[in-house]
Amino acid sequence: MLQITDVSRRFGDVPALSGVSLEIRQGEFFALLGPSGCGKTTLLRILAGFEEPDAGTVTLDGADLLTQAAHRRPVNLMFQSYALFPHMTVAKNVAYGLERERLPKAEIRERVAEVLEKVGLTETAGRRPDRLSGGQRQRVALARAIVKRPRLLLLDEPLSALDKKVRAEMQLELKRLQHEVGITFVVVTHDQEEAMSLADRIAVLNAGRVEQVDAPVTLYERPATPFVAGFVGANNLFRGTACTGGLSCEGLGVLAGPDGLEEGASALLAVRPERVVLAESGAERDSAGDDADAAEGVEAQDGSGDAVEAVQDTLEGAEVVAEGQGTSPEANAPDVNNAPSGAIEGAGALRGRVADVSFYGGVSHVSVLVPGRDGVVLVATQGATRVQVGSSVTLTWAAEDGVLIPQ
Ligand SMILES: Nc1ncnc2c1ncn2[C@@H]1O[C@H](COP(=O)(O)OP(=O)(O)OP(=O)(O)O)[C@@H](O)[C@H]1O
Repeated sequence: MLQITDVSRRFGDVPALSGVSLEIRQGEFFALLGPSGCGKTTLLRILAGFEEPDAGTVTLDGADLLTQAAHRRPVNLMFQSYALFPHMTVAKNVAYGLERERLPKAEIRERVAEVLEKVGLTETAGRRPDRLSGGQRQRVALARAIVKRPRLLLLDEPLSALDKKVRAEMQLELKRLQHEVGITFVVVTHDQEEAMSLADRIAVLNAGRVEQVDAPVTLYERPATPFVAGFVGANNLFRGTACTGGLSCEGLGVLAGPDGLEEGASALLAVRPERVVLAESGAERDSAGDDADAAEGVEAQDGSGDAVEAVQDTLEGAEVVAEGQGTSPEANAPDVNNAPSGAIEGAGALRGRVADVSFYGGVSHVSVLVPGRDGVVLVATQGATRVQVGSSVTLTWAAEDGVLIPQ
């Protein structure tokens, strides 16, 4: 196990790392995720032995790592640039580290052949790096890093040099390989998708501090801090104070969220775009009057009960956009810009007007302008949506789909 305890490092006035503590398990695929400048690389360099912390300890399986010279550590670092020797063949590049250790030639040959097979490069053993694709070069760098059988492999933005398709392939490859060789991998990345898809657990770093350490799904669904909620995935974030039923938000009323925080506590409500249910008010209007009636209907029905259900009942006949029922929005849309607020009183729901619709293959993103809120509310629906820009819509979500984060 890799144990990092209270590690700090300053560069002049800049605290690159402030009291970082992490426990990384043997054989784990661990990601350090954070924006540029948050200290990821500094931590990686400390683990590799290229940098010394001002304070703190690092042990690997109980042994102090910091007192060992870089080249003596059972740790290998795979550089972002791969740093391959251009004049050497693939096999020579991979053998280099073992030759420096003066291992017997036969053993070197055997280990190089074994690792080249693992990364699928047996056929290209005799080629120089400039005759390889980006993905193949990455495999050589990986082969070179694992051939020395380190206990810990550090990877600095390992896939950033690859194009999207190759990157997806290499993600799978990296996971397979890590599983096969059983080495602990610590990957540094600013790309949350990469961290999510690769890692067993992720530490989110912000300004030299660890904000949260969790499995990808937990991190995504239950962000523990405002920073994580904003950084991981596209969350809809609402600021306000905790109250019964969720969050009391100025200009928007009470928004559905879980209980749990002290009443009146300053909080952030995070709602994932795919959790927001979007219904076209226009369709509802066709069957039950205009948009204002819809809001009033909700109030009349249920001012205090299950708000989401109330709105959904009221909107019976309206279609959830994911199911693809279009209407003629322009004709029916109320003038949202002139409405005092996008809140539907007592319903925990919002109404607004569609500002943008983008289709991304498997999902559509609908941006909704809600009066009383700065910026849009983002809604993600499966497949293509038929809702149109300008449509008047109602947005709801279940209380348990919101995450209330103290501020
Ligand atoms: N050798 C150095 N001298 C001075 N400041 C440094 C040095 N190395 C890092 N820093 C500063 O420390 C902070 C953390 O840097 P670090 O490279 O660890 O961040 P990072 O999260 O890896 O960023 P990036 O993703 O851009 O590489 C930054 O503000 C950086 O400017």
